[in-house]
This record gives sequence, structure tokens and C-alpha cells, in this order.
Amino acid sequence: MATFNLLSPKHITSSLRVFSFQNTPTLSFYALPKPSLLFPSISLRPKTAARPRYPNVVVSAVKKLSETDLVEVPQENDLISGIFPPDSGVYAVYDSSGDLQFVGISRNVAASVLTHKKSVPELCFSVKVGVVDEPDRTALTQAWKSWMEEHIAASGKVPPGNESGNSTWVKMPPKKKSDLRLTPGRNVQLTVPLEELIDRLVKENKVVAFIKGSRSAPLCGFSQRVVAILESQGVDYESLDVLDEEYNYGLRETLKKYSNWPTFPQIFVNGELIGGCDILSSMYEKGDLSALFKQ
Ligand SMILES: N[C@@H](CCC(=O)N[C@@H](CS)C(=O)NCC(=O)O)C(=O)O
Ligand code: FES
Repeated sequence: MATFNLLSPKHITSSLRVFSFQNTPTLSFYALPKPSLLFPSISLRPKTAARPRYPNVVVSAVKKLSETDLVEVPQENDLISGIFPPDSGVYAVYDSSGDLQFVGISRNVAASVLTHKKSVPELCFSVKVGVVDEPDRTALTQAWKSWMEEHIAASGKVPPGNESGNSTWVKMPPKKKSDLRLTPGRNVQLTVPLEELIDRLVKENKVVAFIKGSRSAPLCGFSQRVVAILESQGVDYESLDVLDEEYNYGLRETLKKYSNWPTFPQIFVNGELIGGCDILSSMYEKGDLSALFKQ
């Protein structure tokens, strides 16, 4: 594949490349300090060769969004064959009407764009890519900011995919369920004995885990393992922190009496104690858990 290099007339140290996927030529813009000549040349340098570095020149942002070429989004094969290399940078995705849908940054632009294409194919028609060399978080964020600002200044609006609350492009990790609290607070007088509250709780909820710490931050390795096992099964479970002295005051000792089990974690299914970490781990290893949770 022929690679054409254009030497930029400006002081731009980070190299910018614009890819073309339909026809093989790949245009590469490598920045050089002035005075440099602007001429196309056929490069003999393989695509993977180290790019020139100019450590004494101030690093500027990537090329402007409006000056960057629009190319077709990559196909799976373009990634495998290396036509769309796994570079870091900023990218802007356009729909078939040429409307900008999303501006993102990635350590592997090609893979990210391909992922978008799989999840929202109707919105991913073409893409602009600005490769950031030596990409630390600041350089990437700066590149993203400059493209966003340029687009907002030109169109007066944020790309729809970048509007807050739009999860089409950037999937938010599912929020973890909160831990349950057995009482309204330590200073509130209970009208029902704690044992009865425990009894109701384990009977009214299919799976209950009494752990040390919260499900999002277990404070002991045994509890951590049990949480990981339950999460791996995708089972809907309730959790209570036996170390929470404000909302579960007395739970730690009362539960030991209730279940006649001296340690934590304790896992209840359909109102019955299954056991602690060792028992749940061995059931997990034997593959017995899905049957247990189906009961
Ligand atoms: N072999 C136990 C390990 C759990 C364990 O030893 N827990 C201890 C330390 S976290 C415990 O709960 N001790 C009683 C307490 O802290 O009140 C299991 O299978 O769950
Ligand atoms: S808190 Fe120490 S082993 Fe559980």
C-alpha cells in the first residue's frame, strides 16, 4: 500500500493522519518545525515505523475538526488487516445525512468506532479521526475539547450523543443495588424485636446475604468472595452490612443466635441459611448454584 506524506507548514508536533478505507492510499500528515516544504512524497517507511519526534517544540492540539477529512467508518476487516490502526485520539462520528452525532476519545479509535457501529449502525456512517501521539489523558481531553468547542461555536449545539444523560454512545455501568438497612437508626426505639425483623427479612426476600461492609465495598475477603459469586450468577439479592452500627445495630450478635451460625458472611435462600463463604464457594465450583437460585 502506498503511503503519502504531507509535511505540514505549521508548527504541529503531534502527527495527524487521515485514513481512507475505500481506496488504499492513506494520507499521513506529519508535523515538522518550520521551515518546511509542503509536498507530497511516496514514503518508503513502513506504516509501523517510529514517527518523528520534536521534543523541543510545544505540542499543539490536533487539526481542526472542520479541516479533518471525513472517511467511511471501519469494517471489522480493516482492524484485523491494520488498515485502520489502533491509534489513540479524538474521533467524530457522523450519520448518513452528514450530521455530527458524537465526539469521543479513545486509546484505540478504530475499535471504539467499530463498537459504536455495532451498537448504533444507523448513526455511524462516516468518521473524522485526529490521532494524538504520546496520548496522555490531558492531551486527549484537550483534543476532544477543541473539537467540541469548534462544533458548538459553528452549530450552536452539542452533538446529540454528547448531551448529558444520553447513554447511546457511552454505556454507563449498571448502578449497584443499595444495601438494605434493618432499622431506621440506632436512636429509634424498635417496636418489634430484632430477631423478628431478621425473620421477616429472610422470608420476604428470595436471596439475602449478611456481609461485612457493603456490596460495593466489602470489608472482608470472605464477604468479598460471596458478593463476587452472587454477582457472577446474576441473581437478584439483598445485602446487609453487619458492621453498620447505625442502621443495623445489634444485628451482628442477634443473627448469630437466630441462625445458630457464628461467622459472616451468611447467605439465606427462601428463608433458609445455606451457609457462609466455604459452602457457597464449593456449591459454585460444583455448578450447584443455578439450581439453588431457581428453587
Ligand atoms: N469459614 C467461614 C469464614 C468466615 C469467617 O471466618 N468469618 C469470621 C471473620 S470475618 C467472622 O465472621 N467472625 C465472627 C465475627 O466477626 O463476628 C465461611 O465459610 O464463611
Ligand atoms: S474481617 Fe477479618 S477475616 Fe473477615
